[in-house]
Amino acid sequence: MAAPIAVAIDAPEIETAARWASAVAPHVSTVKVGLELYLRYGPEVITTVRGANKVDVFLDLKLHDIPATVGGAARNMARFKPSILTVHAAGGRDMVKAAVEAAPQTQIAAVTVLTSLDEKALDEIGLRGPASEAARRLAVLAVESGARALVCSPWEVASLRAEVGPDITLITPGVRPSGAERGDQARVATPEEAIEAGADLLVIGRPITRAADPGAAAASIAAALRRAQSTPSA
Ligand SMILES: O=C(O)c1cc(=O)[nH]c(=O)n1[C@@H]1O[C@H](COP(=O)(O)O)[C@@H](O)[C@H]1O
Repeated sequence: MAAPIAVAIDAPEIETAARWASAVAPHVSTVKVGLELYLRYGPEVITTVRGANKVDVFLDLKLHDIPATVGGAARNMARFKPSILTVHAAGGRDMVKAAVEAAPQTQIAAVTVLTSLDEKALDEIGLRGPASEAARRLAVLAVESGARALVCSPWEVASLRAEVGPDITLITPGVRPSGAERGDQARVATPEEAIEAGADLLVIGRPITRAADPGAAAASIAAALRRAQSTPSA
């Protein structure tokens, strides 16, 4: 079975994205298209990445606007049948609800607190922390508004799981195999730690796409996850 990984194919060019998608597709469940590619190529990038690959396409546009605008955008994006579409929970109850109602066949995932933000950054933007508490508040708001999936850092997975229960899909970026560069991510953990904490889907970009052989990097993380999942936790 393909590993529960969404590879973030954040590339400047569609040709590179297509190459990365075919290299990783045999090993992972999902490929994630984000703003870098979508803003340049539009829906064409979804078709290209899907291509002959047996993978779900996760469309990460992090919509954040008034409810009517987000509802309209989600309705338009649902036509391309992404498995997941992201919105910012911080857009508020009515905005999340508008997205959920406009795209009933798509899983709307509400982003809680970006994994690139640390406590100092939260303080600067005026979001009452700590990050774990802000993520909890936004998660509850999003689920009460109809979202069935949440995006959070691996640090918050266990507490959000306890808060929202087993039926909500928890998606975690900020995943770094040990020794990998953290880059602009602040709240990070290894793939094994994220899965053991209870994440359903790990978003991993640069540790895979910037490896000399992205296919081999995806296969190796997928194997590590299988080992972690088959080892009973202490
Ligand atoms: O919604 C996301 O996917 C997302 C939310 C978040 O809080 N942090 C975050 O990094 N992401 C996305 O996850 C991916 C992480 O990529 P890497 O840092 O290269 O592994 C990027 O495509 C980000 O846009």
